[in-house]
Amino acid sequence: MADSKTPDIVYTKVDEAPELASASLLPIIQTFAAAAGVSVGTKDISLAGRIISTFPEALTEDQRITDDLAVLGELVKTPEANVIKLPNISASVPQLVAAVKELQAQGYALPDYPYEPETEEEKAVRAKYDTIKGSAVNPVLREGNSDRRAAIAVKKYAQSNPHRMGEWTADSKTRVASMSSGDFSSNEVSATLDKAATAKIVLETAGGEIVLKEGVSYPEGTVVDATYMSAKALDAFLAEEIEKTKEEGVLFSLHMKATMMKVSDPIIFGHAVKQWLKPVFDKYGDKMEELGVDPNGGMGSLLDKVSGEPEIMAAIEEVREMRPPMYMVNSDKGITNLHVPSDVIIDASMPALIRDGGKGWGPDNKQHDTNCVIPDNSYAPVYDETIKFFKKNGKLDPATAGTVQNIGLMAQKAEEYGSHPTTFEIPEGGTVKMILDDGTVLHEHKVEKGDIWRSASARKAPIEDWVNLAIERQKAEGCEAIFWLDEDRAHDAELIKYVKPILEAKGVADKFAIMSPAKATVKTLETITKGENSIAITGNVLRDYLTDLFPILELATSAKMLSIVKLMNGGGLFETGAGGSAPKHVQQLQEENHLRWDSLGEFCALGESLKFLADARSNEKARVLGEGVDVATQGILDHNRSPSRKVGEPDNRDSHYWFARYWAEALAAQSKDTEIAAHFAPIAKALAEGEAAIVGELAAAQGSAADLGGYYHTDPEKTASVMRPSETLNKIIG
Ligand SMILES: NC(=O)C1=CN([C@@H]2O[C@H](COP(=O)(O)OP(=O)(O)OC[C@H]3O[C@@H](n4cnc5c(N)ncnc54)[C@H](OP(=O)(O)O)[C@@H]3O)[C@@H](O)[C@H]2O)C=CC1
Ligand SMILES: O=C(O)CCC(=O)C(=O)O
Ligand SMILES: [Mg+2]
Repeated sequence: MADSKTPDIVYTKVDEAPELASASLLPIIQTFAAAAGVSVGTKDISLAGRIISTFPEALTEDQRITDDLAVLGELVKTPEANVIKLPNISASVPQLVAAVKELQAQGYALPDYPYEPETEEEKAVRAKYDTIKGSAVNPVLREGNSDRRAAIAVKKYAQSNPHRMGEWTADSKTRVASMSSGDFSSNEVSATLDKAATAKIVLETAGGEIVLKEGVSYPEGTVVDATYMSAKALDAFLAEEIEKTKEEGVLFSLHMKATMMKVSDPIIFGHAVKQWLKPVFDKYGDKMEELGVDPNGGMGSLLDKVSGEPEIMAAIEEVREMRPPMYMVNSDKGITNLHVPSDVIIDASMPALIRDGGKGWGPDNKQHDTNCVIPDNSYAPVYDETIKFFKKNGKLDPATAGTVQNIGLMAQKAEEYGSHPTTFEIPEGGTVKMILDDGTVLHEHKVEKGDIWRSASARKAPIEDWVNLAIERQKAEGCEAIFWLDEDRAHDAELIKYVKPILEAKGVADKFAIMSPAKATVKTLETITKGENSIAITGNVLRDYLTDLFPILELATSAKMLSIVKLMNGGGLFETGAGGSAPKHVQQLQEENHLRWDSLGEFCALGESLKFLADARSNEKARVLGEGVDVATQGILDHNRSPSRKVGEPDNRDSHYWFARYWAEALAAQSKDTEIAAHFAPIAKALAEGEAAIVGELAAAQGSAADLGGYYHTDPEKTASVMRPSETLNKIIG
């Protein structure tokens, strides 16, 4: 049971742009929901909140806060759960360290992040910080599988207002490079457990056995994989691609998911930093280690650490001159792809590059063809095929393209995204064995020092739930539906053993195809090019990748997606959009007080959450409110009330005014509930009469720098005054 203090709807407190948007939108939601007796409260899952709640012993009584993530982690396992989840930061080490510094400066006596913990105390601090790092929130809350799609109104809007797409030409030199051997894809083995088991993972070396992990327990029917990436193969591949990029005269770029793959991918990123600066590491490696350089943290912190060493700085400059130009995150500020591991995140970065006709930004602040290096070949073929498709057929036309929905296997830390506790950088050569409690050696690999070994798993109940969710969705849509599974891949072959019998038992096998990700990509692109729709039924990683890729091509952004997590124990988790927390938007707000964040994802999630509440609690007033949200969202689209990108034009705050107004008007106009209609009629009237004043007050706020009192831990009052600058609107909302 949820505790008695849990509000009817939990709206998460997060970071960056969506949190700023909440400062304006949440008061509107709370006021409106109260009219249906629905309470909307917050739980703090922000990076700063997570840090503060993890170190109570270091803080004063009034600085301490509860561990809301733990509370939510329990709530999502109950049928009462109704959570609106906004995107939060999945912190890389540089982001975590920056957040700790900011909090320390605000008077929080937090321990420094120990880069190389030595004492027991430092190790304990580091272990605590490690729980906050990377994608530490989503896997806890996602106790269900994923259903992401564009609402019909949103798709129709995109078709009648198509966004600009970059041109694709047959002679584009943009391509995807990925490893042909020695990677996770080539080394994967997989097995389904016929009984519950507990495993230990050991490394047998010449000097004896090293226990990497013990007591990993799996229920019966779990699909357990193991694989590794060879460090030598990775280095050879990176060195070769750096050279090839130079010969081809394109930009070098590296795309990975250091946030969700928080153990493996920062290490791979570190290999890229070391290969890029190889001559420098060869000559000054020991000195740099003494200076505390951590290549996995990126070039930004590396440069900071060596800035007082003119010889090393000169060597770095020399290497830069012989390297190809690099793909830039911000060419004005000299921030490259290798600056921090969290700037270029594959799910968003690859689609944006593809939308722009295969062009990335170079150091000269111009767009160029790009070599997109994606070391592991498991999912790289999706981008490779997409790029080849557009080179051959030209860009997609958003005015006529059909849509791709996604049903993603996600629950209970499914697959690679749940693998960080069982991922290891191998300390010395030997054999890794995964041994079950009955003595069975489930998997084994010969490995060398530095290889990255990992085991991922997917449980039976979530797999079955996922297949059933796919069947329901296909029935509702009646369109093409493809399981993106490769019968020649070890893990996928095990999943197919679950999928086929369920489809057959339900008599729907003829409605579904099963295709490798490469083939499914081509088929799906052909389908949407014809204006037809497709459902991509995928594992967890492709859930993430495809729910940015197709929305970014079809709608320009994944922020407008409907993103529902049907919790396996009956509750509802409504994610807002399919994208992230848009750091660039915060920068713009701080510089010129314009927030271009689009809250359409929040609007879509709110409508679903209220209707879910109506069903779960038989609250018909909540249904009326939810239906009103749908009308308001339609109004935002019909009247082009979404935020503009440029200062001086309507922004996020204006869109919230219009949302409130359309919502109030819809509630006043409906006849299902006369009490609600009577309550909202004067509010609708006041909002309409106040239009000129409100729009004027919002416009007047823009143009100069805005002070939020922090970045990771903003000052609530300062934020409210920035985000709610219209006195007229504030009076009406109360
Ligand atoms: N569910 C979650 O909790 C997720 C969290 N993240 C986290 O978010 C952070 C940033 O990730 P990143 O990969 O850069 O992806 P983002 O989705 O935050 O940003 C990519 C770009 O997408 C556009 N965009 C995204 N959301 C909106 C919106 N609501 N309105 C308008 N435009 C939008 C912006 O483009 P433009 O700049 O052109 O306006 C933005 O710069 C990271 O810390 C990451 O870990 C990422 C994905 C999901
Ligand atoms: O949890 C994260 O770090 C990112 C999640 C994400 O990108 C997604 O779910 O689409
Ligand atoms: Mg994503």
